[in-house]
Amino acid sequence: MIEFKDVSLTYPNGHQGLKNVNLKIEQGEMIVVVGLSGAGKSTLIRSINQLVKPTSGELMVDGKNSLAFNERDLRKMRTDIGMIFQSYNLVRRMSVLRNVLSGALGRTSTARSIFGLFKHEDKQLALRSLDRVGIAEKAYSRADQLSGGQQQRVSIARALTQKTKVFLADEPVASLDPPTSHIVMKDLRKINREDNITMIVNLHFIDMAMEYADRIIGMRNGEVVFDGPASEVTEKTFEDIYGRPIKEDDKMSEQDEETTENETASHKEGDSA
Ligand SMILES: Nc1ncnc2c1ncn2[C@@H]1O[C@H](COP(=O)(O)OP(=O)(O)OP(=O)(O)O)[C@@H](O)[C@H]1O
Repeated sequence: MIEFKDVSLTYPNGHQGLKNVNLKIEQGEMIVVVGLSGAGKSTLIRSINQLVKPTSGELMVDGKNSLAFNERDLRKMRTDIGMIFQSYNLVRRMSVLRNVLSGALGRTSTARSIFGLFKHEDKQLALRSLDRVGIAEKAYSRADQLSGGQQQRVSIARALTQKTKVFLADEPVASLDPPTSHIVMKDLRKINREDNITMIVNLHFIDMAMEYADRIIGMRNGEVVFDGPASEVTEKTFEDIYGRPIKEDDKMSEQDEETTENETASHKEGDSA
């Protein structure tokens, strides 16, 4: 279980990224965090594995205050938390399989990892993970030869190979077109259901949030301003969270097909550059 107890985070420039956040997150929950740009969604997600460190309060992970962890405890905690980023964070020149296997580094000795000598069971797990996200046939391709959606699925397979209890996904579909975004979100939800992995996902689009979340956390100016079951959320809830009326841009289904196709095309060009 993860619990925020009165957690605040002030950035070095004095900006308050989180203000007195109180949250309890049970193992296996599927949570989507929403809010306008700058509301503090990334700060909230990243504070869980201390990519950014809260400056006050307690952040309990399995009953221990992670803010008091030393480097060793922190490293151990991070092996239980998989990160999925908007930009995939793959090693582009390496094979897909090698990227996925990097999820097993936390339990591989330095000597073995230098020579890429991963255990047979880890290789099997990596291949199985690629199969679960539907891209087993890409195992031996170079990562940068894959489309954006495929690269994101490699990063999900990497987190699966890490054998984590929690996935933190920071805008995982922000660079993807609508159909590909749905494939990625369906993969995350399937893994959540099948493996009881806690998913905490930042999303921009309110229709995606309502479709895939069990619980929605709404943020504004560093504060949690809504926390409840997705089944109870309406457009009015989002208007309250955002503090303004809902616009077309807030829904993925309303996105201009032409724009998203162009974005995908330029994204692919960027990938192969
Ligand atoms: N390293 C930093 N130093 C100072 N301020 C920061 C830093 N990182 C983020 N902030 C500020 O903290 C606030 C919350 O940022 P955060 O990235 O968490 O928002 P967000 O809701 O994820 O936004 P977006 O949807 O645009 O990614 C913003 O006002 C941002 O400018």
